[in-house]
Formats: sequence, structure tokens, C-alpha cells
Amino acid sequence: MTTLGETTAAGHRSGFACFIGRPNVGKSTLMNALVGTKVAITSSRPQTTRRAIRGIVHRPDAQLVVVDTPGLHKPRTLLGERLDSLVRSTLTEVDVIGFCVPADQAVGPGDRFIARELANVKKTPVVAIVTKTDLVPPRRVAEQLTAVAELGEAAGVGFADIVPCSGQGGFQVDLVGDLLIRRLPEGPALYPEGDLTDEPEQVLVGELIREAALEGVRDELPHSIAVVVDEMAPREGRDDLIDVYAHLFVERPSQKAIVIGTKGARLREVGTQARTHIEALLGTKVYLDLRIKVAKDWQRDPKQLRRLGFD
Ligand SMILES: Nc1nc2c(ncn2[C@@H]2O[C@H](COP(=O)(O)OP(=O)(O)OP(=O)(O)O)[C@@H](O)[C@H]2O)c(=O)[nH]1
Repeated sequence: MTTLGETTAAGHRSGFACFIGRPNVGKSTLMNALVGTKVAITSSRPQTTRRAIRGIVHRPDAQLVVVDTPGLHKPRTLLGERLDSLVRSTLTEVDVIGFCVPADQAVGPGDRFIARELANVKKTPVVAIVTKTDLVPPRRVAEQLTAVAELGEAAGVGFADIVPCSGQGGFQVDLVGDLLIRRLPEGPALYPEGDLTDEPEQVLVGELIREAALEGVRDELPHSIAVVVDEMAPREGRDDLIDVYAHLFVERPSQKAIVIGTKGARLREVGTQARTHIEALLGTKVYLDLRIKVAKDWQRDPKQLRRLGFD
């Protein structure tokens, strides 16, 4: 479904990265600084992975896709006995990991816990990033770089690089990008250039809604249901909520009544079920605005078919 970019020039690199670190160490800020725009999420599903995509760094020589590590933003999970399996599998599936440790706090048990976990992920290179350097004097940054190097040695993680940066201040953000990209395999762009919203994901979301609507309906109705996702975007000022606006089309008013159900009960159920699945797909909370419309005999109308995505 995704059109691959044409950039297959020799030496072009592409792949996936994730950031890991204690809560509040500046992972999201750094990700957004790297991507260059405030993309809370653009979520697509490359190959079979179920990771939500946080953003894509497009460069002439490389494409770096930053994926989310679900759960790690939540202190309870992070400081718990173990990382959940989803996070573990993310760590093994990406090409490079950025391990964030803030410059303004001493290396502590939380960092050591993560470092030990990273030591188990043998195949994936880890770039250690000392974040928030703008908050401390240079001497302190230097001390923290040493402390992080020692942390790596003690835990048995061989850091590929250790780099100081400030996502907020824009200090060495490009260098962080360079160091991550250096660890990616050679390959063509995975997403079209400039593409941060992605239609394929919208198609998948539409499918989830259709699936929920089909549950329990019989006869010819399933073929009469089509879903179009009109818009999907992060809620302004929030990076943990995505608004999804969708229309569910049926062919006749009688079908509309069936889908809506008594006092709207069925449509509400469809919405709830679809939302749960979309949230699992995107790895974030979702507000779903689902409306139903009659598109008379759309299956026989070429114009309607095109509009509903059946080219
Ligand atoms: N001074 C300064 N503050 C920063 C920097 N990066 C992040 N912050 C601040 O630190 C706080 C946490 O930043 P986030 O980017 O949300 O950190 P996070 O690691 O993604 O946090 P969780 O999602 O909770 O794990 C916010 O108040 C940011 O504004 C930085 O480079 N310098």
C-alpha cells in the first residue's frame, strides 16, 4: 500500500530507531526536535510490526523512522520488575536504540535497571544520549558523560556512542540523528518523502471500524457497509490522543437503522469496539467520531465507489 521512495542511491540508509529512558528525561522532546515538526504520532504499519510511529526523519542520504516504545512512558511500568514484552520486542526489532539519561540528574537505579535490560538486547546497537545539557554547566555534562560510560561498563552494554544534546535548546540534535543513522542498514526510503501522515494507516483504521460494524450483521448487509476515515490527527496540544473522524456508509435507510440499533445502542457498541482496536493499533488513546450516512446503491455507482476507495 505504501509507495516506496525512489531514493535508492548507493549509501542510502533506512531503518527504525526507538528511544528509551526513565520518564521525563526528554525522549519526546528529542524525538520531535529530530523530526523537525511536532509530530506526536503519524503511525503507520510497516511490514508486520504493530508499532506506532512517532515520526520520520527524511534526509537526502537516509530515512530514520522513530517508533514508540509503549509503556515506557509510564513510570510504573518502567520501574516495575520488568519491561513488558511489547517493549522488549520493540528493542529487538529496531535497528538502533537511543538510551536517554538526563544531564541534570545523577545516574540512578532507574537508569541502571534500563542499562541491564539493554545489555540483554545484544544485537541492537545502543547510542547513549545525555539529554538536557542546557540545564547544567559544561563541567557537569562532561562528568555525566563519564558516569554514563561507567554505567554502560557496569551493566555490560557496549554503547556505540555517547553523545550530549539538548532537544529543547536544539544543541547537537543533528549529531544525534547522524549517530543513529550511522547504525542503520543500507536501503531505500521506506516512506514517501515528506510523508508524515499516512494513508495506509487510515485504511487500516477504516478496516477496524468496518470489522466492528460487521459483527453480528447478516445477509447482504456486510457488503453494503463501507468506511471512510476522513481525518486522523493528534489532538492539538496533546501527544497522547488522536482524533479519528470517520463515516460509515450503507446503501439504504433500512440498513442505517440496523447499524444504529435501538436508540443508537448498536452504533455505540461498534464505536467502542472499533476504538479499542484502533488504540491497540496506534498505541495511543483515540477519540472516535463515527457517523453513518446512506450512499444510495454505492456498490453500483462508479463515482461513489471511487469516493469510498474502491478504485
Ligand atoms: N531544559 C530542558 N528541558 C527539557 C529538554 N528536553 C525535555 N525537557 C523538559 O523535560 C520534561 C520532559 O520532557 P519529555 O520530552 O516529555 O520527556 P519524556 O522522556 O518523553 O517523558 P515521558 O514521556 O514521561 O517518559 C518537559 O517538561 C520538557 O520540556 C531539554 O533539552 N532541556
